[in-house]
Amino acid sequence: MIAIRGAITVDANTREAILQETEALLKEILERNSLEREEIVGINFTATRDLTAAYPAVAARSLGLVDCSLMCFQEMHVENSLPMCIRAMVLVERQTGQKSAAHVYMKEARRLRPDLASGEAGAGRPLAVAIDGPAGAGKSTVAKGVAKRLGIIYVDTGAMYRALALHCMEQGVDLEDGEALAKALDRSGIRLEHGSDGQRVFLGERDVTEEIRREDVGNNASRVSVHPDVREKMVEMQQRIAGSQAVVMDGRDIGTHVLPDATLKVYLTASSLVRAQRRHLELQAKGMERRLDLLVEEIEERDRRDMEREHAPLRQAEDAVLLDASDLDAEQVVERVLSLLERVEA
Ligand SMILES: Nc1ncnc2c1ncn2[C@@H]1O[C@H](COP(=O)(O)OP(=O)(O)O)[C@@H](O)[C@H]1O
Ligand SMILES: Nc1ccn([C@H]2C[C@H](O)[C@@H](COP(=O)(O)OP(=O)(O)O)O2)c(=O)n1
Repeated sequence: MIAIRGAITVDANTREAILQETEALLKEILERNSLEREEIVGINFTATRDLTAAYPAVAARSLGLVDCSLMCFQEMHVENSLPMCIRAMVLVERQTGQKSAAHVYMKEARRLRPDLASGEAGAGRPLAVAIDGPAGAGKSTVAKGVAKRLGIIYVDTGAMYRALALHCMEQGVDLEDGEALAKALDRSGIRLEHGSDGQRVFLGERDVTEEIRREDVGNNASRVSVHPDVREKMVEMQQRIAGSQAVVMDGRDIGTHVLPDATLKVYLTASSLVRAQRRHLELQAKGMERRLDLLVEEIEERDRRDMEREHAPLRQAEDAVLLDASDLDAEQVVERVLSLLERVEA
């Protein structure tokens, strides 16, 4: 069982305002924690004594939360405390541990927990830059550049899914069987090492940093990454890495799931043609010719799979900055990210 906290303020003591803001708060809690409605056991709401026009629980029922138990209380009144505030504690049947809970504080209630409110550089929390986006947008190039300029480590989460794909391909594990893949992940010994030459990826004692870059491994990484059991374990490993040190992390779900409280979130994209052209050049440099139109098709197929999967699909986090790099070179994108970071840290 985990308990997820949230709070939001209301502009007026009216039924409409209370229900509207409660609904916004609950939607954000559901979204940020990827909650299925059936997982919720109960929700306790409190409202400050100045809110009397409606029960917040009504908003939960209208969101389809019909099976869980709901209670509304009046918040204990403390002198000079935040007025017009609705608080919620959502009890969830999950074995993922309390640390996996993403608490949500919105509007004026962000002041209650500046260490948790998304978008604010968390007090005492290591710096975290999250870069998400589709294949070939330039995430790893830019993340590496930013990490180098900041003197912190770069964590390529795609490499972890690639390493799992390689391990399973070699061990003959069925790539459609989520349970078998999760077991294989436990046995795989996937490990990241961060040295002066960047990230190196290991399966046990074997360094697979170069091998996982193969095209077939990349496509199979996209296939293994659709399974929730696999993602849950990967996210835990990634959160552990970012919990103790400053990171630039790139992937598909960093801003939305892995680091919901990242200091800065960037959603980096470029048109599928530009991304295919980059891939074309990359392959040419390795002496391999591929038809551009086929590369466009492959990239669009991968986008579809990453964006349409049920669990933690690729999408822009609400508080992420959209950066379209179609007409920017890599150095320009690094500069943009650094200046965005300066702004959020100011
Ligand atoms: N802004 C950019 N302009 C031109 N080429 C870029 C840019 N960013 C990355 N590249 C090149 O595009 C290719 C794919 O970039 P990469 O960082 O591997 O993308 P991703 O990690 O998003 O899949 C690489 O060959 C890289 O050198
Ligand atoms: N955080 C992540 C990182 C990668 N994945 C999946 C989706 C991608 O298709 C594969 C491979 O990721 P990777 O970033 O190495 O792929 P590209 O370099 O962008 O081609 O893994 C993911 O689901 N979540």
